[in-house]
Amino acid sequence: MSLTREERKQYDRHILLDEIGEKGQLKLKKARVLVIGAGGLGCAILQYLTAAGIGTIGVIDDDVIEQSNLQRQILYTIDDVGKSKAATTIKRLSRLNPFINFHLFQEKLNSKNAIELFNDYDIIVDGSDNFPTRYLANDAAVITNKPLVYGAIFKFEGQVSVFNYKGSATYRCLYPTSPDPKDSPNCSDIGVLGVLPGIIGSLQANEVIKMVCGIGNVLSNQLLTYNMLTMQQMVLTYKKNTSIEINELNPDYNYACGIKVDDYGITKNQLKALHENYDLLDVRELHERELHHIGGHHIPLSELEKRSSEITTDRDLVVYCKSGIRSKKAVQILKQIGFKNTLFYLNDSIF
Ligand SMILES: Nc1ncnc2c1ncn2[C@@H]1O[C@H](COP(=O)(O)OP(=O)(O)OP(=O)(O)O)[C@@H](O)[C@H]1O
Repeated sequence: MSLTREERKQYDRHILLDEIGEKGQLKLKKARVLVIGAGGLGCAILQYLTAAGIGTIGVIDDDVIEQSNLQRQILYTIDDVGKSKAATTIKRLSRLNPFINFHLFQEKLNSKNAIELFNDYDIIVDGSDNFPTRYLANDAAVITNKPLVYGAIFKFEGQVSVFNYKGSATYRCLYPTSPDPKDSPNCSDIGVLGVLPGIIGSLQANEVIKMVCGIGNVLSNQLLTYNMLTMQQMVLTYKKNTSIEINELNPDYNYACGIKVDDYGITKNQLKALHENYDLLDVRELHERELHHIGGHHIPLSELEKRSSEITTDRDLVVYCKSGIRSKKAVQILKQIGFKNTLFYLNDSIF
């Protein structure tokens, strides 16, 4: 394998670097990298890996673009709302760099597909936003013996690390158990500074480039934390826990992380199956409802207890919010108050 004339032109500023040169650029061309998630982190990771000339890039994400993603998911435009993230990413990035071979996976990474997928790549990069996927990616990376580049963001703070690099510590060494789901809200419930995933995702791409070219120090056994408000960075060291053994995947990472999909959580599709034989309750804030709603009565979660008498239904009640967290809480509150009708909450996005 060699670089074509056009590729040499495209990557000239890399080739000029003694640390990369034509040899390093060829390594980048030969590299195969899988990116989980094409959201906030994924957009930055994918943009820089594509620009850097990673020869084969897999993108796995089953989600569609929402207008509220545009504040940070910079590969997308307003015309893309409703379209597949993974497919749109690849379409856009093929224009940035026509020399890349993209693999499209419009599905969720899960216990059934992870091992086969990971086997086909050299490095895995996690741009997902949830604990079940992080533990799944970690375990699959250990089983398939691939380095995993981790990134996570929360409001104004981010973290980066590289797991399982030449036998280094893994996510389970750093975080042996997942937090209680009620203590780990996501961006759609608490917000996130738009620039943050751009920075953390770029740092993740940087780790990939270093590993492929064999330059610099890889962030293995180290966790970099970044605070956007104070601009303080720290690099914390952690050790491999040799007592942790990972030999097979857990069949249900949601359950393992305490996310119990009980009878009362339903999806948008299951809602359709109720054939409108229910009343709806929206527990989001007024400004969210004004932007978009799917009907029903409106009581923000914070006012639910004192205004519960407004809910006079004796039909089934389906409660909804943005992502299922507030509506789940609302169902618990209504049960405690003594509501006897069947209560459901919508556990996926209403958009
Ligand atoms: N198991 C998984 N397999 C594939 N993609 C995943 C998986 N888990 C999460 N993702 C994807 O990772 C991305 C994370 O993006 P981000 O953190 O910006 O959140 P979002 O879901 O796009 O936005 P918001 O939380 O504001 O609605 C999403 O596109 C999501 O679909």
